[in-house]
Amino acid sequence: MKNVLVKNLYKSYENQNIDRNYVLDNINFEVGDNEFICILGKSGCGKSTLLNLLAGFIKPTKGEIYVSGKLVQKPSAEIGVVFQDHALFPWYTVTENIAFGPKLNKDKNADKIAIRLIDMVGLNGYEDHYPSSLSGGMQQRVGIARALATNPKLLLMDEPLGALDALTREKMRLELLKIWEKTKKTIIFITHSVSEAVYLADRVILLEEGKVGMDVRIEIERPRDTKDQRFIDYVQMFKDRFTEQELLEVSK
Ligand SMILES: Nc1ncnc2c1ncn2[C@@H]1O[C@H](COP(=O)(O)OP(=O)(O)OP(=O)(O)O)[C@@H](O)[C@H]1O
Repeated sequence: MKNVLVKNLYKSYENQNIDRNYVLDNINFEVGDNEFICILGKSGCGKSTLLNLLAGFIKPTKGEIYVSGKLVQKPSAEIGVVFQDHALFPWYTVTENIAFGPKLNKDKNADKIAIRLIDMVGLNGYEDHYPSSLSGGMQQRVGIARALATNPKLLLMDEPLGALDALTREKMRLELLKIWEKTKKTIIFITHSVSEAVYLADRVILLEEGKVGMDVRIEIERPRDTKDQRFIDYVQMFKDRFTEQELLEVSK
């Protein structure tokens, strides 16, 4: 089943300072139910713009986005978003942060949902902690649990692991795959790391100067071994699309 449809999508900003007409220039792709998609690209190629459009935070210049058959026109509880900087409420505990969305929806089971998600993301024992007393990795788990709490059909993630140290980042990749397998959500995950994209995704969509440069299915079973020759070949195939200077950014 198709979950996301992006059709003839264009975006330009009033004060954009780039030498192309559109920040996003005729983007087309579909995402199936339960698919894990990584959007890969160098800085400035339009990744965050695409995510903001998918989330309904901004409007396209031309074209349409459908999620579960519905035209995206504004943010909705059906689309969960996880940001790099967590955007947690500092004055709320872990439980209160996660229960916030369901409570807003007047869901009587809000606390039960929070307890179940705390268990799923492995934060048992931290229910009453405030975000400031948690590590970056733990805060990101809260961010993921909070985005899942309203049971969205689509989970959007904007460089969610970008602010973590290398070791925590690797651990969180594994955790994220486990959460995805348990919840069977459709995920669109933005990254500028080639190896992260090849490690996580069913399909990698490479954005180049506001266009879809490549749309490639990663045919390696999980868990993936970064030393597997097939893994190395996929990584090389994407890296070949970047200049020496750009490689410094996408190799992280
Ligand atoms: N609100 C805005 N007004 C004007 N120009 C913008 C605005 N938002 C983004 N842009 C421009 O659009 C282009 C794409 O930006 P975007 O943030 O989508 O790229 P990105 O691939 O996410 O980059 P990064 O990885 O650095 O975050 C950039 O040239 C940026 O300067």
